Amino acid sequence: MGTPWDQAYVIARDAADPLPGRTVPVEEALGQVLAGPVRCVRPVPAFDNAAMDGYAVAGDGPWTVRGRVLAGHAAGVPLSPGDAVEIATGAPVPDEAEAVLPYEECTVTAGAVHAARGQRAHIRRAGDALAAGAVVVPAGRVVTATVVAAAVQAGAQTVFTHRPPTVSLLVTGDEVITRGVPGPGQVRDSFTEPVAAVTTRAGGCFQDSRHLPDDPDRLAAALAGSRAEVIVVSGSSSKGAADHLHTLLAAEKATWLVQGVRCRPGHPQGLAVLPDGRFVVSLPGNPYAGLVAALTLLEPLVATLAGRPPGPLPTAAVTGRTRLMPGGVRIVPVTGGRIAGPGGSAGLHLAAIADALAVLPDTWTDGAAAPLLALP
Ligand SMILES: Nc1nc2c(c(=O)[nH]1)N[C@H]1C(S)=C(S)[C@@H](COP(=O)(O)OP(=O)(O)OC[C@H]3O[C@@H](n4cnc5c(N)ncnc54)[C@H](O)[C@@H]3O)O[C@H]1N2
Ligand code: MOO
Repeated sequence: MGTPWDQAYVIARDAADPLPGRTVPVEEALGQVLAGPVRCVRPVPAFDNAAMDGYAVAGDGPWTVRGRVLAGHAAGVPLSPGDAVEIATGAPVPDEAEAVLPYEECTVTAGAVHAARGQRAHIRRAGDALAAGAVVVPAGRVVTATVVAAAVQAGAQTVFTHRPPTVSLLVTGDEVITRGVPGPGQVRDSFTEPVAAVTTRAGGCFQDSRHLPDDPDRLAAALAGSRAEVIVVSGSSSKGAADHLHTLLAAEKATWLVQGVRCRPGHPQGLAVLPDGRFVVSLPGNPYAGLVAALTLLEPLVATLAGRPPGPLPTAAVTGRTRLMPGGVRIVPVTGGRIAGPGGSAGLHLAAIADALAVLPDTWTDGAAAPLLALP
């Protein structure tokens, strides 16, 4: 029963278009995806400058030293043939200078520089690295710290990025507490941190985590009131007397894109879209199963909305033994390519020390390659 795991992943990835682009200050764009290229506003470098500390010279030597130019200061006196200025790396070279002679190649006696001119001029000309108008970083790239640095170097104050999708988590369960040590029959919420981390990693904006009792009216009000583009609901995914999500989504005329996935654990997970376009990702309450579901449905959905649909998953050889799921996949924590243990659907301890989760089809044999999901 349910959608094959690899299809479910692709359905979530293809469920939406990236959110529209808008212009934001470059410093605020970290982690967002470029919806248009960053263009060079100001050539790089912006002015002719010295590539070495030494003397900028005009004509043939020996050269008479006429002054000194430091970085951040004007180029100073015009040079005639036979003139030099002492110059610092990054300082603007006088227009007439033909070369910068590094200190190491010069001897200075009585205010005159003596050196043999080498092949290299040691002058970085304006636009040598990048001309004004050139593409600094193409559309589709994630704005990393290096992208920010390259953009500001090229004079860009703003960038055009996809708006990051907003994600809100509704943690359901009378037995769930969000702080402190659980009392009898209680469990401590294990969803907020992984869901927030998966959202951020995929390029989304995690807004909040709200705890709700197993009350259909409270869940209905929270679903109706949420303005997030993606609402994640933990628990309430199954068929128990306190599991209200499916009934509520039917009443709201939501459309299921994925309703159950052929995997263990995590089979009761789902992805639905409300008539107004908001997505609902349903995570099974068992914490390891919920983590599997967050990586199966939430991450590809958020990544696509953010403008960075995931490519094929990496694969690696997986060794060890486990019980496979006939007609579906078994998803197990692996450490150094080895299955970390028998696992289960609740405990997170093996995932906590694993490198990744491996997705094992029912045809998998010890040592065969399998797709890997990165852990948050
Ligand atoms: N008749 C059936 N019963 C169940 C089925 C089924 O197919 N038929 N599937 C089982 C599987 S598999 C799973 S997984 C769970 C999913 O149940 P729910 O999503 O409705 O979740 P709950 O029943 O509320 O809780 C299950 C389990 O997880 C604990 N939990 C819940 N939320 C949290 C949280 N935020 N942090 C930590 N732990 C949490 C909860 O206390 C329960 O122990 O259904 C099976 N049943
Ligand atoms: O899908 Mo359940 O997730 O096996 O505990």
